[in-house]
Amino acid sequence: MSSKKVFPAAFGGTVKVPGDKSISQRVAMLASLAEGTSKVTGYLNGEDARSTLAAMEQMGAKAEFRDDALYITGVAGELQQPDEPLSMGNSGTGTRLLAGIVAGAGIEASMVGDDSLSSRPMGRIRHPLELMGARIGLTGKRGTLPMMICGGNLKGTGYLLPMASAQVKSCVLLAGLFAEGKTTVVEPRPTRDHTEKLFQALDIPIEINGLEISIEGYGRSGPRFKARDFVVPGDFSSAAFWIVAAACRPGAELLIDNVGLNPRRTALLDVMKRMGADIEVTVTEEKGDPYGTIKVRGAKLKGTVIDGDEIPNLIDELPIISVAGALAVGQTEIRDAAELRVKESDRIAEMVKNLRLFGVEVEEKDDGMIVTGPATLKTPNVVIDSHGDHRIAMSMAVLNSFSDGPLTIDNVGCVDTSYPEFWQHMEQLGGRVE
Ligand SMILES: O=C(O)C1=C[C@@H](OP(=O)(O)O)[C@@H](O)[C@H](O)C1
Ligand SMILES: C=C(OP(=O)(O)O)C(=O)O
Repeated sequence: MSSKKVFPAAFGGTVKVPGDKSISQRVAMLASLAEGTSKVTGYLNGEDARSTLAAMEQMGAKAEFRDDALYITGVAGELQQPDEPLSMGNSGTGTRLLAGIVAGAGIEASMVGDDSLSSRPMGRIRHPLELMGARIGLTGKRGTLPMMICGGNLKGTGYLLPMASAQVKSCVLLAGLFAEGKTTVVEPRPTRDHTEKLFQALDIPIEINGLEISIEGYGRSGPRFKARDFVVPGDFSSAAFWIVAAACRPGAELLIDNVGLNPRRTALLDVMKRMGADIEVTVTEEKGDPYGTIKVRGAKLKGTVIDGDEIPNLIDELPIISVAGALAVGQTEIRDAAELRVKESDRIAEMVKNLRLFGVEVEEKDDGMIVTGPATLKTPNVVIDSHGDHRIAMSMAVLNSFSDGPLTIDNVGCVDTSYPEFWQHMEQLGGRVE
């Protein structure tokens, strides 16, 4: 098991984070379904994006990395049945979105994952896919992987999402590509819309009316759309660690280059501004999924409330936001975020436990937590375990930069799922890592 020792440090300078994980995986799936070859620049070289791409190759797509770009040649709507189970590693996004495609494609496939992924709920995609006519077997203990999918001949449906989840929304829309007739999903709150934006870029017939999204299916012969070139911007969720690290330190200055700025992903910036940080955003590309630069100047922050519609638009940033809460003056309250309990780990329980080890006052709630700051952080004399959750590992590394001694974090291999360059970037920005 790999570990890292991180030391207190002030971070500053310029950083370019690796490609967006959500967009990379969607591009891998859609380029693999297209007719022709797509050139993809900025594809994330992380484990989640690699396992999704490998699964598409198992079903007939061809992928090649050449001259800093990824070239994907698609199957023109006709996926091949894989000989082996699709090995989805740690990726909830890969598993849930691909389940929609496999169910639509009329092939049989099984999906397996690592221990963390094998504990995450999959009933949430089984239900709508079965309504559309697929058969889904979940042979794990409680509606979990391994999953067996037997699809084909899907019928369009109307589906009211029981939770705000871009993964479930995208799963249904991707299955809807192959269905007879129209598929409509209605979201309880707006979630990231990368799937919709990519459908639009590929001229796939999609209609968006507020929280209601419809797609006219291509039917059992499978979707027909042409390959195109894609540019994947840097991952805002990876940038979030440096944004918080700089925002919480008065005098710190940090610039993040070429990072995704989709408004359904960047609610952290609103939170940081409300807490008192000085943040300047420059959009350099507005079309499709926008991107640009973010400049952060640190300040003494004050607590805030984060709940309601804001939650899905910063869901993966909540562990690092709880770190900001520990450093800010007063209470930071996170509510309506029960979904955090079914991520790569129970992120509420893990962050509450870890913050308390550093002497932070924090109250656990079913759907979030209340953190009272500012804490004088004391590095505990214990090793912290990430429990296989990349966002917990990176949040703890940033938290310890504000503390008083070195911290060892165990089980940090998971960081490679989304941000393999994280430790190197930490050193580049002034940190010390052993
Ligand atoms: O659609 C996506 O790419 C994602 C959606 C979110 O999950 P949920 O849909 O489960 O909220 C998020 O937490 C995950 O990291 C990526
Ligand atoms: C929850 C996450 O990813 P996924 O659901 O794709 O495993 C994440 O990256 O924080």
